[in-house]
Formats: sequence, C-alpha cells, structure tokens
Amino acid sequence: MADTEEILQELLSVEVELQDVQDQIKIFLDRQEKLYDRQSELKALLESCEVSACENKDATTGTSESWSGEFDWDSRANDVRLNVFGITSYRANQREIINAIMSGRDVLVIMAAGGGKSLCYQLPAIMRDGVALIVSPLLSLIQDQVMGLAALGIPAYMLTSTTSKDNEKFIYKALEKGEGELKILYVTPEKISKSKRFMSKLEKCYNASRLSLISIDEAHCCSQWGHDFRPDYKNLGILKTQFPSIPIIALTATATKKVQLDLIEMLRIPKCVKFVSTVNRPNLFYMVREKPSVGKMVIDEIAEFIRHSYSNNESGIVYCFSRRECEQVATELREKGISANYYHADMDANAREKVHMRWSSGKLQVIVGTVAFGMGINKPDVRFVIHHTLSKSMETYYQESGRAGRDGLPSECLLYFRPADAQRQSSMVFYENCGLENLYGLVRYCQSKTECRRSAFFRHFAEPLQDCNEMCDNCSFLDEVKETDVSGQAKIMVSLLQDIQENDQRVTMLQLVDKMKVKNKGSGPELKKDELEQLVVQLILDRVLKEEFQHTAYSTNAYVTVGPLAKQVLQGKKIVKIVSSVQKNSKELVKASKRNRSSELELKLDEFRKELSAIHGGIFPHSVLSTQQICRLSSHKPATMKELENIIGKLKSEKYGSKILEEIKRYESENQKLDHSADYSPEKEQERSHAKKLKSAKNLVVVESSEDEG
Ligand SMILES: Nc1ncnc2c1ncn2[C@@H]1O[C@H](COP(=O)(O)OP(=O)(O)OP(=O)(O)O)[C@@H](O)[C@H]1O
Ligand SMILES: [Mg+2]
Repeated sequence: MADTEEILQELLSVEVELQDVQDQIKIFLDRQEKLYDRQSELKALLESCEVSACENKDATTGTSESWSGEFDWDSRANDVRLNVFGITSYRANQREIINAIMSGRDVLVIMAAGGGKSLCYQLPAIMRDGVALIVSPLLSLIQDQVMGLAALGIPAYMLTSTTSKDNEKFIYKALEKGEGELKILYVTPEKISKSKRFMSKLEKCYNASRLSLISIDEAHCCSQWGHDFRPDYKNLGILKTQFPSIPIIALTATATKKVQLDLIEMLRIPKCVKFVSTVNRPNLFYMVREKPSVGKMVIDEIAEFIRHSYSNNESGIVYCFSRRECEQVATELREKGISANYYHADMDANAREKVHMRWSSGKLQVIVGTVAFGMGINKPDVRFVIHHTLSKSMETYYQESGRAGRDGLPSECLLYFRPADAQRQSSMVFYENCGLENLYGLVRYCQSKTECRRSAFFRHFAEPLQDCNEMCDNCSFLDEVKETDVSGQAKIMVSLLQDIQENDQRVTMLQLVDKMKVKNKGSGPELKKDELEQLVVQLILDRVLKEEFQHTAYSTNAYVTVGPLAKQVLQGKKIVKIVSSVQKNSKELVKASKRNRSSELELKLDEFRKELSAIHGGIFPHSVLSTQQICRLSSHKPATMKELENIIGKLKSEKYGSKILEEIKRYESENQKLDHSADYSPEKEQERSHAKKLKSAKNLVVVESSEDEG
C-alpha cells in the first residue's frame, strides 16, 4: 500500500514537473515564432537595401541601365509634360520610367497610390508613333481616364461593353487601316481573353507597325497572391507572345516580392526594368483616436472635425464596418449639416454610380462607404479619409487611407479605434488565412500611443525607415503618456476566466469586462471600463488570452478564453502594463490639424473650375484645373498668358486662360480696394492679416510638395 502511495506521490510530482516543462516549451516556441517573424522581416529589409544600393549605383555610374541621363526625346517630353498635361516637373521615378519605355524596354512599376503612374504610360503613348493599348480592370477607372485625356485634347477611346456601335467601328478602322485619329485605346482584360475579333484587329495594327506600347494598369490583379485577383488578367501573357517587339509597362501600387515575381512570369517580361518606389506617402497625416463607446459622440466628433477643418466642401471618405452602419452614419452626418451619402454593395449599380458621380464632381462632400468603395476611386483631391471602424489588416488600412491626397497635397487619415471593434472584425476574418494575425497587426498600430505611425508601415512593408516630419499624431502631438502596471488585474482576469471555463461557460470581451468590474471592486486601484477593454486586447495580442469563435445560424460570436501564455501571468513572470494618454478633445484635434486653409483666391478658382465642369459636362472639376495648379496660381498670381503657360501649360491656357487671368485680376483689384478702403476697421484688418498668414503657410506647403516632384 505504502509503495503505491509513494508511486502516486512521485507520479503527481512528475506530472506537475511535466506540465511546467510543457509550459516552458510553449514559451520557447512562442519566442521562436516571434524570432522567425523578425528574421524574415530583417531578411526582406536587407534585400530591399541591397536592391536600392544596386539601383543607386546603376544610376550614378551611368551604365546602359541608367535612365536618368540625357535622351534624344528630352525636350519633346518636357514640352508634352508641361503644355499638354500641365505638369511643371516630374515626380520621383517618372522620368526614368518614361525613358525606359521610350527606349523600347519592358517595365514593371511599383509606385504608391497617387504617385503618378498614369503619366508614365500616357506621355510615351503620345510621343511614340501609333496606338497605345491600355488594359485596366474597371469601367469606372477607364471612363475617368478617357474623360481626362479627352479634356486635354488627346484622342483616347475605350472599347468596352458601353462603347457605341459608331465608336466601335471607328476604333476597328483605326486599328486595321490606320484611319482616323486614335492615340490611346483603353480595354478591360476580358477584351483580350474573349474577343477574337478585337485580337485580330490588334494583330493587323501590330503587323502594320502601328502598335506603340502596351500598358497593364493595376497589374497586381494578375496574381492570385495579390488582392483583387481577376481571372481575365491571367491571360494577358498572350500579349507578349503575340506582339514580342512592343514594350509592355505593368503598373501597380502595392506588390510584395512574391506578387512581383508572379507578374513578371505571367506577363512574360523576364528582362523588364523594375522601378520600385517607397510606400511612404509624405503628405498624409496619420492619426488614431479613441472611439467613444456612445455612437452619437463619435458622429459629433467626426462632424466637428469636418466642419472645422474642411468647411469649404473639400472631399472626404468615411469608411464603416457594415452596410447598415454606412446608412446610419450618413444620415446622422446629414442631420449635422454635412453633405454626406452612403455607398455599399447592396445598392443597385445606378444608385451607386449616381452617388459616386455627385461626389467626384464636388456636389457631395462625403461618401460613407464600406470596403466596396474601393479600387475605382480616381479622385485626386480627397482631403480626408476617416475610419469609423478599423480595417482588417495593415495592408487594407494602408490602401483605404491612401485614397487621400493622391494629388500630393496635405491630407489627413483618421482612424477611430475601440477594442470592441477589434472583436467585431475578428469574427469576420478568423477563417481567412492569417486573418487574425493580420488584424492583430493593425490592432497593435491602433493601441500604440508612442510609436511613429509611419514606422509601423515601413516595418510592415519591410522598407528602411524614413523621417515622419511630424506627420503623425504620435510624432507631433506629444500627448502626455502614462504607463500603469496592471499585472495584478491581469492575474485576476486570467483566474476569473479559468473559473468560468471550469464551469463550462464562455464570455465575450464585454461580459468579461463587466465581470471584472464587479470582482475588482475594492481590491486595489480600479480600472475604468475602457482601460479594462484595452487590457483584454493587450492580453490577446500577448497570447495570454485568445479568441475563440462559435457559429450560430445568423452570426459568428467571438469569445475570450485562456491563452497559451496565461501561466506566465499567473506565476507573476510577466509584467503587464497599459499605456494611456491624455488625449486632446476634438476641438484641439482640429486646431492641431496640419492642414492649411485655402486662401480666398483658391476658393474662387475652385468655384470657377466647378462652374466650367458643369458647363462643359463630362469633365470633372479636377480635370479642368488640379488643386495643385490652383495652389500655384494663387501663390504666383500670373498676369500674362506667358506667365500662365509656365504654370498650367499651353493647352489649358488656350482653353481657359483668359477667364483664369480675368478671375485673378478681379481678385487683385478687389483686394487692393479693400486695402485702401476708407471704412478701415481693426476687425477687417485682422481678418486680412489672418488670411495672409494662412496664404504664406500654404505657399510653404506648395514648396514642400513640389520638392517631392523633383
Ligand atoms: N509630376 C507630377 N506633378 C504633379 N502632379 C502629378 C504629377 N504626376 C501625376 N500627377 C497628378 O497626381 C495625381 C495622381 O496621379 P495618378 O492617377 O497617375 O496616380 P497613380 O499612381 O495611378 O495612383 P493609383 O495607384 O491610385 O491609381 C493626378 O491628379 C495626376 O495628375
Ligand atoms: Mg492609377
């Protein structure tokens, strides 16, 4: 008997020890996993450093692969750039890409949203003899581009399901016989893969040496590894096979290394010249706000932000989690006097298109959309993107927020975060490959009160760090940050959860927080509800807790359970801290906003471009004059046609020049009258000097943004 007792005793202690070893193995495995992650991040970083060092070397040694030197077409290209497109200088890599294409090479371009990819193929398309074929995935994108080019007097057409019979005839004739003026032809990928007739006309065009170049826009759609995969893009490899001597330019805003390799293989362009630009969007100001738990307060804040910072009807987007939420937020914003409407996949295509058009032409200020409001957005002057709920990953947040400021002017990206939203998202993404991991990446970004938001993007995309220039909340507001050791509360939380699980029960995050509030009463410093929510999320990120999901007929519920590293907290081996900051309220947020208000002349020119767009019909205001051109006009105030041409080019000067000069002259003389007016009052003087100050601040911004174009 005694022997059995001894054996039992030892068995028990061995089991306890085994459990301990297993716990330690878990800890080591976790550490190993983190180290593997970091290892691959560092390897990717090293690779990109080596590639850019190599590219720099090429560029400076002037080898045959240097695209920044002098070329025969330089002065013609400069002429088309300024006088047709009205663009005063190139942005990073544009000139080099144009030179490579003009030299007949295949090119792969990875350039952030709004980097100016269109110019890279439109300019060579105008300069090279023959017709350029552009493949683009969406009808709305194609329509925007064709409209914009038509406004510049460039013979551009599209061949899609909406093309009239007459236009189709004209296009086929131009391809087959070289009759009529056709310089740029846009098609969707389906035309290449499904229309034999079109391909045979294209063949004839090629045989007569009248095909100038082929451009594949939004090329990431070729790869299954990228987002927005389009099966018809897979067949585009046929273009190189059938037209081997024509240069192909493939362009996309984001492509991981894997997607890049995939593109090169699928499009059969192994010898292409690759241009990879930074993911950095220096003109975007990133910020995260704690989202009040009362829905109405969030809307109050958003409305206040828009009213104060964007009182001149500047365009914006508000992204919401669900269709119902879109409708609700749009209605509530309207009740607060903001011109807003919703956009989601449940609406019929006509209603959606109508909202989109009203917004693109500046008649509607804010679109409240789900992620369905995506790739087709071509509006360059979106000044703010607000996330009412966080996105599902760093990558999607980068893309969605990146729809702001495509014209390079200062714009803001504001994300409202609260832990309960993270749980709403997690029950949507947990079944996706790496869905939870990707979501937690963005949750970390949101929870951080100290790390530069830009650095988080650089790390995510494995790119060397760059200066933020105080263009994010954590780098510029310097909120007061307070760290609190909450290891005690974490321990209570874990054991509370263990008790619940032992009783075969489950809790959601909110139920857990409620239980904690009761349990924690009177025992040490009390945490507020939102601090407790923050603690739960942090413990999930640290794998002390984990999320589990249960399906019902109508939804998926997310529960919180004990995670692999819970023991560490129970045994006091892990210190848990939460960071809180004394956040500025919305009024201070508005004041801290980096954006400069538009000057009076800018507002007048903005009105003027809207009027012209309405008169001409079929042209968006930004195609008449870009916001950047308006800024330059208002800071330089040209008085003669020659001066005007130097800013917006000959073509636009011929079209709108006299009216623009008239507008500027009228403004100048009104201003002079004001300056000399007899009814001088201190208030007016203050108003004017305020306007002047803002104007000079804006000039500064123009200089900054033209630097990045250099
Ligand atoms: N060198 C330049 N200087 C000033 N503005 C420019 C320049 N190049 C392009 N732009 C303007 O920048 C805006 C964005 O350009 P574009 O549409 O080509 O971007 P993109 O790289 O294709 O972006 P996306 O990935 O979102 O499609 C347009 O309004 C365009 O006129
Ligand atoms: Mg584009």
